[in-house]
Amino acid sequence: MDKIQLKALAKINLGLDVLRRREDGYHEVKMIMQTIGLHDDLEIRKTKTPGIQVKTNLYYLPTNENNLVYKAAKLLMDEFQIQDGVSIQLKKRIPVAAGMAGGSSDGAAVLWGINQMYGLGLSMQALMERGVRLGADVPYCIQRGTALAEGIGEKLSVLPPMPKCTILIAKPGISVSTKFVYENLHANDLKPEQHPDVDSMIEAMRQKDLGLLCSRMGNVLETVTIPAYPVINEIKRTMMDNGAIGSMMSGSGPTVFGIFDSPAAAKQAVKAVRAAKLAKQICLTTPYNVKR
Ligand SMILES: C[C@](O)(CO)[C@H](O)COP(=O)(O)OP(=O)(O)OC[C@H]1O[C@@H](n2ccc(N)nc2=O)[C@H](O)[C@@H]1O
Ligand SMILES: Nc1ncnc2c1ncn2[C@@H]1O[C@H](COP(=O)(O)OP(=O)(O)OP(=O)(O)O)[C@@H](O)[C@H]1O
Repeated sequence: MDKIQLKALAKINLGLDVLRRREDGYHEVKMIMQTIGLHDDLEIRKTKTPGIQVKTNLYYLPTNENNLVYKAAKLLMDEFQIQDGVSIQLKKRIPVAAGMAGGSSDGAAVLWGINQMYGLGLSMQALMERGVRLGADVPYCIQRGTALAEGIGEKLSVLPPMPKCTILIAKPGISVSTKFVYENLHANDLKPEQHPDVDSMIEAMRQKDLGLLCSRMGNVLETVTIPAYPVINEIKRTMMDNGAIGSMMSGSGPTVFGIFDSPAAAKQAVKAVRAAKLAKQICLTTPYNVKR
């Protein structure tokens, strides 16, 4: 196999709680992750010239070792002493620095792709163990689907698939650093009522009750990102005023998602969010469920 084409899917966090800050600065989390249809496109090709070449449609993204696709390719090529070169073409669609694991999913796709192309024979578990070295969200981006993520995000349990719905994604024209948000959370000083009830969300997922699930959604990182960027609340409000069953910030933000029970309802809300001029990137998508 000389080339492979891959889709790197984005995620949203339906629930995000932070339990405590660890000594090493990382945080112990309890999150409900959901893969969505929105994706980047990647193509990996073998080249005669050694080394890793990255090309992307976004001029401001790094194409050197700071790009997660580069890091992912290097990790496996070093370990398995792959002498060929590879060229990676990355077409970004997932908003950048948005709380949607765009870079992590690109890195996950490259780990998966190199494993296939070179017949390395690594299991999904073995890829996930390597993935966590690239970022806390990478193992989940390899597993995909609906999952409970614990530890720093790498301890994963499969959950029942999210009920059918339409998801509206809206990212305001600001970028948020994940590091900034975690550093400003002061996780060990949170009041009990600031923690979302992730267990009751899991119960709602088991009951396949979309309304109940939406009513229980919560993201503790909103306590940091929303005061810094109040536009997030305005987008949430616009979605709720225009038919969303639930609306929340994804990950560390600033992307807001809204859950709708029909494509028609979601399309109405798209018009309202556009008219309010609150978001730079807007798209409609659906949950992506993995057949297991
Ligand atoms: C906000 C989420 O996207 C929710 O899914 C993730 O928790 C972040 O995952 P990620 O971007 O893959 O995280 P990394 O690239 O490993 O780390 C980015 C920054 O977030 C902080 N970080 C990340 C994950 C975690 N459990 N605790 C943290 O404190 C790290 O200290 C680091 O400064
Ligand atoms: N393949 C990539 N795609 C996007 N950004 C990348 C990539 N590789 C490295 N980066 C760098 O990482 C930064 C954050 O990227 P990303 O879009 O993954 O953030 P995020 O959506 O906040 O991720 P998460 O939800 O995992 O916190 C960008 O500012 C960019 O410079």
